[in-house]
Amino acid sequence: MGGIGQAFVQEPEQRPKPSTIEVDGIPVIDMSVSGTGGIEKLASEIGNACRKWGFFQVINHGVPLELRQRVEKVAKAFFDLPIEEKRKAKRDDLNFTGYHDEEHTKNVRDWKEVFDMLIEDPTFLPASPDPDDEEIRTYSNKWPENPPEFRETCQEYCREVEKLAFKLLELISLSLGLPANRLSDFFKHQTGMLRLNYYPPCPSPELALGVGRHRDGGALTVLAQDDVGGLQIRRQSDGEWIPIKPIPNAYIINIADALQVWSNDLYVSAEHRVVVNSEQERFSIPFFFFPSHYVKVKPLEELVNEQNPAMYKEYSWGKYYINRTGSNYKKLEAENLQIDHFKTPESE
Ligand SMILES: O=C(O)CCC(=O)C(=O)O
Ligand SMILES: [Fe+2]
Repeated sequence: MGGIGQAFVQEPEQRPKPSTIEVDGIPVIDMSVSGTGGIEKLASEIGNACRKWGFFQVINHGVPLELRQRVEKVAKAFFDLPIEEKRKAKRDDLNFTGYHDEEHTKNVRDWKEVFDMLIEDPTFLPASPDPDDEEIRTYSNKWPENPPEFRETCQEYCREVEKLAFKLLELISLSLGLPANRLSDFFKHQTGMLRLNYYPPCPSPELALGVGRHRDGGALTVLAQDDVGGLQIRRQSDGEWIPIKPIPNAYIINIADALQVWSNDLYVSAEHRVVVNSEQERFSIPFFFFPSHYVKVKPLEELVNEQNPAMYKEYSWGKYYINRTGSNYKKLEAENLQIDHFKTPESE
C-alpha cells in the first residue's frame, strides 16, 4: 500500500484529490479595535464568519509572537526525540494526557503524532460515561523530561491563548445579541486541552490523511498552524474541501459543537481534515476550549422561541466528552457520539 500500513488507508471517497480550485478562503479578521463602534463592528464580522463558515483567522490577537515561536521550538524538539524517549510520556488507560501516535478518526489511523496537555491542572471529569455514575475523577498532566523548558513554555503559552479564547467567547456572545459575559460562566472549571500535532512526511499522501474529517467536539478551537499548509474545511454551500492558507502569526478560530448547540444552529461547527505531503513535516497547535464538566449544553433560551424551536436536547458536557474520549483513540465498530444524536424532532 505505497509504503504505509493498511490502518492508514482511507476509503476511496475520503482520499484527498489534488486540488486545482483557487478560492477565496475564510475571512481574516483584525482584532485590534479603535474608535466608537469598534467592538460592535468586530463582533458583527465574527458573527458573519461563524454563520457562513464556522471558521475564520484572526490577526492582532494579542498572543506574543515570541512565545508562540518558543512553543513551536519545544514542540519540534520533543517530536525530534527518539520514539522510546517520547513513549516515556505516553498516554495510558488511566490518563489520556501525554504522547500518542495511534489516534484514529472515523476508524482510520491518522498520519500524525500528538502530545496533549490539560489547560487546568488538575482537571475534573466524570469517571465514566454512564449517566447514573456520579463519580468525578481528577486528571493531571504528564510531562516529558526533554526538552527541559517544555513544561514551563507550554504552561505560559496556555495562559496567553486562554485569554484570547475568553475574548473570542465575549465577542461571539455579543455577535449573538447577548451580553458579553453570557457564555463565560460555562468555563469556570474548563476542561480544555492544548495539543501539539506533528505530521511527518508521508510516502503516500494520496491514500492517507493527517486527521480524517471531523468536527471539534468542544466550544471553540484556537489553532496555530505553521507555513506548510494542509488544513482543509468543508464548505457549507457545496461540500467542497477548501484549503486554509497559512498566514504567518495568525490564529485559525473555529466554532465547535457546543457553540453550534448554544447558538441553536445559527453558527456552524464545520467539518475539517488535514492532508499530508511527501516532502515536508508539519506542526500545528490547537487549543481546545471546553466547558466545565457539569455544564448542561442546550440551545440558549434567548435564542429559542416559537418560530425557532430548540434544535437539540440538553446533554452533559462531561459525559459527552468522556464518551468521545473513550472511543476516539481506538478503532471502533460504530461511529462515536456526535451532537446529531441530540437533535430534537422539531429540527427534522
Ligand atoms: O492540524 C491542523 O491544522 C488541525 C488539526 C485538527 O483539526 C485537530 O487536531 O482537531
Ligand atoms: Fe479539528
